[in-house]
Amino acid sequence: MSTPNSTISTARRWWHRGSADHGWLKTFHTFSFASYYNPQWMTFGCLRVVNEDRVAAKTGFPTHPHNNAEIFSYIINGKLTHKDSIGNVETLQRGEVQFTSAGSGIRHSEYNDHPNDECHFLQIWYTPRQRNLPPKYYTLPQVKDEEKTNKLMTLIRDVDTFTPEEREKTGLLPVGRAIPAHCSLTTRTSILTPGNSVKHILGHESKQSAGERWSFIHLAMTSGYKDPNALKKQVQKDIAGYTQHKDRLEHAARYCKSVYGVTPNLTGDASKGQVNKLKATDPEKARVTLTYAQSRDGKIAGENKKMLALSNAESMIMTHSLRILHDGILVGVNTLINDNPQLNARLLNPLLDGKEVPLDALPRPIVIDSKLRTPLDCKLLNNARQGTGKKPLIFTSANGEEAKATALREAGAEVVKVTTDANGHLSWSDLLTALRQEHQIESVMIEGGATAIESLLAAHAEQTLINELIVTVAPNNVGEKGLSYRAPKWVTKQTLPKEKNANSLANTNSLAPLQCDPQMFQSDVILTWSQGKNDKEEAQIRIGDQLLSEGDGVFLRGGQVGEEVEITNVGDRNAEFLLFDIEPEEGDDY
Ligand SMILES: NC(=O)C1=CN([C@@H]2O[C@H](COP(=O)(O)OP(=O)(O)OC[C@H]3O[C@@H](n4cnc5c(N)ncnc54)[C@H](O)[C@@H]3O)[C@@H](O)[C@H]2O)C=CC1
Ligand SMILES: Nc1nc(O)c(N)c(N[C@@H]2O[C@H](COP(=O)(O)O)[C@@H](O)[C@H]2O)n1
Repeated sequence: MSTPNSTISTARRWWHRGSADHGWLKTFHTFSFASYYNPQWMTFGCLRVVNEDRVAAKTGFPTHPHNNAEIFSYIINGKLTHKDSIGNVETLQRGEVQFTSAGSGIRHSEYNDHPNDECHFLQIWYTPRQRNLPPKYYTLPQVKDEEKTNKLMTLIRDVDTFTPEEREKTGLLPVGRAIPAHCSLTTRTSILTPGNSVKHILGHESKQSAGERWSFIHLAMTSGYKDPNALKKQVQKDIAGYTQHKDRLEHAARYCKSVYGVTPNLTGDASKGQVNKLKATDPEKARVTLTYAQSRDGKIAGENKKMLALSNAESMIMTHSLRILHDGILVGVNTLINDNPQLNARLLNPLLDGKEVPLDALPRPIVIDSKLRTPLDCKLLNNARQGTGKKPLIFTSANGEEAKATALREAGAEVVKVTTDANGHLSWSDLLTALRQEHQIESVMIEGGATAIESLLAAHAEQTLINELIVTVAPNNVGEKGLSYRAPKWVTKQTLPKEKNANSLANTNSLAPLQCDPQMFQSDVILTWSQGKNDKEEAQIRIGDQLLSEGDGVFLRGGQVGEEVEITNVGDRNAEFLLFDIEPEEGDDY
């Protein structure tokens, strides 16, 4: 369990925060600050400011006043010189924390004296419960990365949890001593290495013994500055759409990279073995992307299962790009009979070098066909015979259908018998194992139809089988007669209008929404969920069902003192974060 059951989590995405680039200062604001004002984001309990700043060399914040705020700087990189009106002058570096309780009033400056390097730091403000306290200044001795690696280190806690002698000590604190703050808030930090987790107990080192406790976790942007304006421009272009085929290919490739960390081959010269394919993440089973297109009202086909062109031209190119990343592509036999699909990547042609997608890059078609109803003249078999598609693999439970199996084999298919349960359902787990172990399929893209989607999502509730779920949501409604599918709540709450959410499968085993960057393909929205273990160029952590990328934060409410919050590094890079554990105050409403 990574967050308490009662937890309500709200992500604060990096691109959605207030931000400014003043040249000398690049800054992000979690809450309203300076010229960024959004009444939705004002405070979280006594947490008032969470800014992530990069100050250029030889610049800084000139002397300015503060009062009735507790302010601290957590240095990530570079150096920052602090000077104040109570006589403190100090240059801070990575691993150091400086805390000012401004009380009745101080003036200070923060300056980056370095000739070349920028200073990257987090600046946090709390609102103290008492006003006009005497101003105080504290510094933590430098903490080496190792001391907070894969464990939580408390930096700051409520002054009421300190002894009277400890409260008197200001300036440089003894090693291991946290800083006292005049609010019921504990601040902790950690650097998580890939694959590792830490658990925080709500109310840790606080005076609060029972009741609700909030927390906010912010993942620092340690892999470099992410430019929100560049992203905004990109999203505007993505929404406007691309007219050139080359631009559409590149957009699709960017999307694939953002999901898998792998770019599909967009030239035709990659020979066998050089084609970029997704590797299995489990030694036993094929890796799975479940993907389909639906209307806004949750339909994947029209009346009488009529195939509909739901995706627009650009998201279709994205779908074909996904196809060439996978070794196999699977559909249920009704889809085959109904749509007579080719399941190839023809929409990518011509590729960037003018060539066509080579046969080696195409996924192998896989059909689940319990009663061997695959038509002998379907396009999949025709393509295989003509050498423009790979040999289809048909999984069946049909008994006594030897003549049909032989005919299909003669028509160019490989027919494999599998066992099914009393309802005629095959085991997805066994199928994925067979694909990996017996057919060298490391990755499979499952497109539908409704029966296949529903049964796979239901099986995933019991055992993690799906690595990525990618749903293209078209902006139109199909109406009640269209073909729908049932899905668990973690899917329907994002794919269906609110009033239709009720019709969802129970599901305990979810994937995390991968919504770190908005993905628009003109008028289509692409929703992506992932196990999150992808080769990303930045750190990623998972907290409950939230996946955070660098610069993102998550607000958690509804947990109780003593309950556990687990933070897991699901990426390939070290993840450095701050955690704020807060007592909600009377009347706090968020
Ligand atoms: N919008 C989209 O992205 C897509 C839409 N579709 C639509 O879906 C419709 C077809 O959907 P359905 O009728 O639900 O059929 P389906 O395509 O899921 O095929 C059902 C058949 O596949 C086999 N099958 C599927 N799951 C099985 C399981 N777990 N165990 C054993 N056998 C299994 C059985 O033979 C079953 O009769 C078509 O209208 C098609 O256009 C299909 C794929 C994608
Ligand atoms: N991504 C997507 N968007 C739509 O609007 C669709 N109708 C589908 N359908 C799937 O694609 C198959 C057709 O494939 P080919 O074009 O013949 O290669 C169809 O059978 C569905 O699986 N997908």
